This record gives sequence, C-alpha cells and structure tokens, in this order.
Amino acid sequence: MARLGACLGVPLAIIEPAGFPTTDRAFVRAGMDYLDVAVIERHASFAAFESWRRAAGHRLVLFTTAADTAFTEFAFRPDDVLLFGRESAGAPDHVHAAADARLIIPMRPGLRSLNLAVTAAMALSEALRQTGGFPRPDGARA
Ligand SMILES: C[S@@+](CC[C@H](N)C(=O)[O-])C[C@H]1O[C@@H](n2cnc3c(N)ncnc32)[C@H](O)[C@@H]1O
Repeated sequence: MARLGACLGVPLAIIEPAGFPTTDRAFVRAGMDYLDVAVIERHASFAAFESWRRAAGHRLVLFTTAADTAFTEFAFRPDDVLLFGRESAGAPDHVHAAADARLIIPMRPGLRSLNLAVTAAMALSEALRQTGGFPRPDGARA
C-alpha cells in the first residue's frame, strides 16, 4: 500500500495499533525503494487520528463489507480520507460510527471480503478517476 500511495501520489496514514508490523525494519523490507517517495503519517490512536482529521476538515470514508452503498455510487471529493480495516478483523464498531460514509465494493453472494491492498487499489482508482486525481507522466494531475 505504501507503493500504491507512492506511485499515485497519495499520502498514507497508519492508525495504531496496526494489524501488521510497523517497525522501521519491517517497513524498509516491505516498502523497498518506494519508501523514499511514499508519504506516510502515523497516528498513535484512532482518537489522535480523529483530532487531526476533524481539524483538517476531511470527510472520513470507510470501506467495509457492512455497508449498503456501492463505492461507484458515491461522489468522492479530492480531500476525502479513505479508511480500510484490519486484514484480520476489519474496522471496529466505533470506527464505523465515526465515518461520514460507509462504502462497499460489491461482491458475489456468499464470499467474505477482498483483501486489504486490493480493496485500497480499487477504492483509490475510483476516487481518483472521479476527482481527476491521477498523476500525469509530466508530474501534474490528470
Ligand atoms: C480482509 S478485509 C477484513 C475482513 C474482516 N473479516 C471483516 O469482516 O471485516 C480487510 C479490509 O478490506 C476492506 N474490504 C474488503 N473487502 C471489501 C469490500 N467488498 N467492500 C468494502 N471494503 C472491503 C475493508 O476495509 C476491510 O476492513
């Protein structure tokens, strides 16, 4: 996901406690050379993240299988924060309650979920497509 953010020019925020190792060593191994160009912010807790988000005036858009609205039916804004849950347990109830919108990527019946990185790639693709946010080869936005 660090690589996804780096390539598309989108900052990544990690809210602790994360569901994966967040030591510098683990990051260097997973992020490879993309880590140098990725913008990664860390928030010590959901409360700390919420203080930052509310002060900055960003909407919180949660991707969850417990949603009724398809992500393709939602009008994204360029400064929306897209939030994804843990690979293991998803996002807790209080995070669902705090979200301004809860969106699902529709799936075939009977299947549990996509994996986190695939969800993020699909979500970001739709949000950037709608808002004209894809980077251009000359460095400008599309
Ligand atoms: C592997 S899933 C978590 C599965 C977890 N057992 C659950 O039921 O939420 C990891 C994250 O990917 C996102 N996700 C996966 N499939 C999704 C879908 N079809 N629509 C929206 N978000 C999805 C959610 O943010 C979820 O918290």
